Amino acid sequence: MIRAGIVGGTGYTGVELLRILVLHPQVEVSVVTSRADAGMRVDQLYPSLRGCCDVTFSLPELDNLKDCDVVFFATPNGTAMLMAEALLALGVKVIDLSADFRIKDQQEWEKWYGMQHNSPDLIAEAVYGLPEVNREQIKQARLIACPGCYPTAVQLGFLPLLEAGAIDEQHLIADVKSGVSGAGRKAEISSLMSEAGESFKAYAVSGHRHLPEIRQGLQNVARQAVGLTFVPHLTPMIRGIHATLYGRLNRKLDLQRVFEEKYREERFVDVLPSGSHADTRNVRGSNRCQIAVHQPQCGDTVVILSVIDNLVKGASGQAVQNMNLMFGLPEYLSLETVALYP
Ligand SMILES: NC(=O)C1=CN([C@@H]2O[C@H](COP(=O)(O)OP(=O)(O)OC[C@H]3O[C@@H](n4cnc5c(N)ncnc54)[C@H](OP(=O)(O)O)[C@@H]3O)[C@@H](O)[C@H]2O)C=CC1
Ligand SMILES: CC(=O)N[C@@H](CCC(=O)OP(=O)(O)O)C(=O)O
Repeated sequence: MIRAGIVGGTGYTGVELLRILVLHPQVEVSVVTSRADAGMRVDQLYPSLRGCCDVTFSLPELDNLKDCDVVFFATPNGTAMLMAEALLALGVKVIDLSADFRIKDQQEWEKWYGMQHNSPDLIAEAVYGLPEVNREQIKQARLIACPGCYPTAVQLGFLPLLEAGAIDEQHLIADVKSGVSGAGRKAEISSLMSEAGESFKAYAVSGHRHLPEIRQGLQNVARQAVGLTFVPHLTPMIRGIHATLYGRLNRKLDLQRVFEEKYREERFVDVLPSGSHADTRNVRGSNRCQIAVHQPQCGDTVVILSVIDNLVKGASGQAVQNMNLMFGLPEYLSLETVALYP
């Protein structure tokens, strides 16, 4: 059995990791940390886990984590980079759900995240954990930087067309909506029902920290600089990301076929039939990304609709997908859940 530790087990991605890992046939969740709730049983805070998680929250200290085979960091940015090196030195694999190791350019990371990087030597080693792009490197990795939720939905939507060289890579537009769980479980006025409910707004139009991450991923595939306008929005739903992506086609091609061929072998990317409209509720609770491709009025603009559950394919499900690959297990173990409906 793989002994797994979760640092930050009380947050939304932490409890989502628990939901997936307690049913994983090859994993024993041995350590779950919380500073605020250390000493409390996990199933006391989350009664949904009664009968399947006999663990008490402990403090996020090296001594508590050193016997794990893998440690997931479901913590705010700037936390994993403080402990990753010591864990790796002990032979513990690290899967970081935060942004600490996602961006290869250290200065760019420091600019967007507003802090100094504490572990710059590990940035180059970290493998960006988008299995549909980096599967082979993930299998060999000790340290995984899981993609952000917005970046997962946007990259999976644009990749087939960039790979095919079929769109003007200088003028990509990503108009993306997120549910409020994307902001985490911590108390914040903007996440209150009376603030976020019955309302809909864009934010960070002048620049969101996922912009450099998405650009880096798209550039790696396009093999040249890309121009991207990314506008995130907050919608009054709990889970879900809906990305509406726009690009200018540079030639005629069978779009549906390009997407179907690209993702034919991918268990967690589902290209919907031509003419479909992707809907976040059809991926809620599942590790799937569903994609629909449109070419309105047969013009030269392609519109791609890409939906995920931000807490599953956008975070914890993708993290477990990475773990399965790192440990040589079938990629889909414990991830074959069908979406909750309605
Ligand atoms: N929510 C989402 O949809 C997504 C989130 N992510 C990323 O995943 C990470 C976790 O997000 P989320 O679950 O939403 O966050 P939450 O705010 O819901 O939870 C954060 C968790 O981290 C713990 N924590 C906070 N500070 C520290 C610290 N300094 N050291 C150790 N533990 C700490 C908290 O517990 P305690 O304070 O008790 O220790 C808590 O358990 C973030 O980096 C986020 O950006 C990525 C993709 C999607
Ligand atoms: C709705 C909402 O607030 N979403 C978050 C992003 C989600 C996320 O977790 O981003 P990282 O993993 O990169 O930190 C935000 O815009 O800050």
